[in-house]
Amino acid sequence: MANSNSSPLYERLEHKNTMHKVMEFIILFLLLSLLVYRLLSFSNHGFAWLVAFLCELWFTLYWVITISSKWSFVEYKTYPDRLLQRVAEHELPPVDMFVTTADSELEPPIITLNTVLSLLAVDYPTDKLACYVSDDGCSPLTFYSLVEASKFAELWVPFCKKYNVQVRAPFRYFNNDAIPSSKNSGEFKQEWKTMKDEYMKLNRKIEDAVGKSIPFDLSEDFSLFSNIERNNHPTIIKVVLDKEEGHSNGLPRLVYISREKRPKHPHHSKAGAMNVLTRVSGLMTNAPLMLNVDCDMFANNPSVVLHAMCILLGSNENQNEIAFAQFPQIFYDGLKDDPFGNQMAVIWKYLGHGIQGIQGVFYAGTGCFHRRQVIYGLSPNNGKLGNQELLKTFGNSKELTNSAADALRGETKCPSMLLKSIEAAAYQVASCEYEYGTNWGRKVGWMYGSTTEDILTGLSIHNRGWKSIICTPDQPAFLGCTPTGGPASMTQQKRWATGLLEVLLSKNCPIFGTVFAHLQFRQCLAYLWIFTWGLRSLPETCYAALPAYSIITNTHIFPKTVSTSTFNIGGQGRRLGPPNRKVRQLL
Ligand SMILES: O=c1ccn([C@@H]2O[C@H](COP(=O)(O)OP(=O)(O)O[C@H]3O[C@H](CO)[C@@H](O)[C@H](O)[C@H]3O)[C@@H](O)[C@H]2O)c(=O)[nH]1
Ligand SMILES: [Mn+2]
Repeated sequence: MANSNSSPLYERLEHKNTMHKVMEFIILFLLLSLLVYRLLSFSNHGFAWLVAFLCELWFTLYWVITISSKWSFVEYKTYPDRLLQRVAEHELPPVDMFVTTADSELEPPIITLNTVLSLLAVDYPTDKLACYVSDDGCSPLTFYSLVEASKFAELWVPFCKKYNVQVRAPFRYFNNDAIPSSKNSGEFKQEWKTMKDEYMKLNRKIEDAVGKSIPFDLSEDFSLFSNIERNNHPTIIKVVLDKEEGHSNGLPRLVYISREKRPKHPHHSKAGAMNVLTRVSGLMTNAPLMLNVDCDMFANNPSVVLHAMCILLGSNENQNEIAFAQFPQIFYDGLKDDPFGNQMAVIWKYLGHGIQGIQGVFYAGTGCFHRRQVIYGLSPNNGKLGNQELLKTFGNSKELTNSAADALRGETKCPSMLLKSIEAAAYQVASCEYEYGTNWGRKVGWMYGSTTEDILTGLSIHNRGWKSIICTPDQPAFLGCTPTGGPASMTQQKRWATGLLEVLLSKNCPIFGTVFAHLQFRQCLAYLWIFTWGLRSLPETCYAALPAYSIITNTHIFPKTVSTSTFNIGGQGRRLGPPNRKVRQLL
């Protein structure tokens, strides 16, 4: 048996997919033949023929980019057991976990708190974990839910660990009324029932609080939320669970942050929130690794951090080139056969693993572990920043520049959260004026300039020459919700399409990344594939409209042979146009 100390923490499996490739080339050949045929018979046809040619030219180019992006299919298999045998618990690196929420009506706090609970309960040393929740809605309800969740966590986390519960978001775990049959000891049954009752109580408390204007005692903490407007309020930072206070009972730290917002200052949506989380966590825990999830995406696999560590600690020579480990976005309760394509199965399964053989998967905004150094603008084999440069880059907080310098040097000093100076500095870096004159959103942190800040941030990382890895454990790492069709789906897709086009038509266009930076050519093609995703609708709509146009204008866009069999009724069998007089009589 192989010694697990020398066995790699992950394996890179290359798939040849020969049959797929043959099929893809046959399709390419057919597309090219069609283009040649169109060109050769151009002189005999008019406008419809030209439009058909242009659409097919686009489809062919798109197909070439698709083949290139899917070509080098690579899969990574991770071995958390080996990691635990090789690295002592106290040597594992700390991880800061970020959860973003923005609207307590659209994103119900019960969902957010389930995500937080699932993260607090992951299998990883709790003193190495800190969870930061950003609330862009500045909602007392969200804060209240977190406080209540932190009390429930004191029961829930030990229960999950004791019985090795696999799904640690209680709303999913208790989805089914039946007690899991595999563990039916009397003690387990008893504790399961207690836990379910406690969760139901928590649920009811949150439900009772929803819709009440002032649902809480105006105790000191909640009074901060009185008389504030969502888009016009000072920063609120509250440490909900902390080691030093002695009531955390072996739980990770938990911090609530609602950054300052003022109508005259741009807030940069999620990217702005992520940058505030990065800075505040930099002051409080400064973990070298950062996980971020949307509030509606819970950890579905308790070993998720260990899986990510296998990739990021790695054992291969090039592990230092890996900037982030991305887990696929998978959604629960989807429609059967996914008729609207919400699960994005093609993107994740084929494209995601395909570009893995180039520079690596795109950053998808959620379910991703980043190295703090990379987010701080480091390039592989980068030089060091001077003090002046640090100030210009990270802003005027001395505490933050010091902690950023530590992070860039690869040192992790974990300051105590309760220090008053740190609290003051945290308020400073969360203020809406802090970023002026700094590189936040331009060279460091989450990038500004697109509503799809995720893909833009990932691109800026790949531009610097970093690689990334898609990690797909058998039990999906994260599960989220997604609109299942209808207007909500369309609004979301319109936002994505707009955001992607914003990047394509800006100075961040990946073509510049290939010419002037370190983005590999085929990785650039893969980015073009995704950035032109919204544009695809134009040729597709035109092409779909062409048969109707041909019928109306009595032209045709397909070879004559098709019409012979279809329209022989009139005896002419010449073209695919409106039925002639004889046919009309017959009809
Ligand atoms: O001003 C804002 C707006 C949004 N969010 C949060 O950002 C996340 C994503 O926003 P959402 O409106 O849910 O967008 P989706 O289209 O569902 O999200 C996908 O697309 C986004 C943009 O590409 C990515 O950031 C997400 O990670 C990805 O899941 C959610 O947690 C929000 O709470 C904020 O924190 N502040
Ligand atoms: Mn969402």
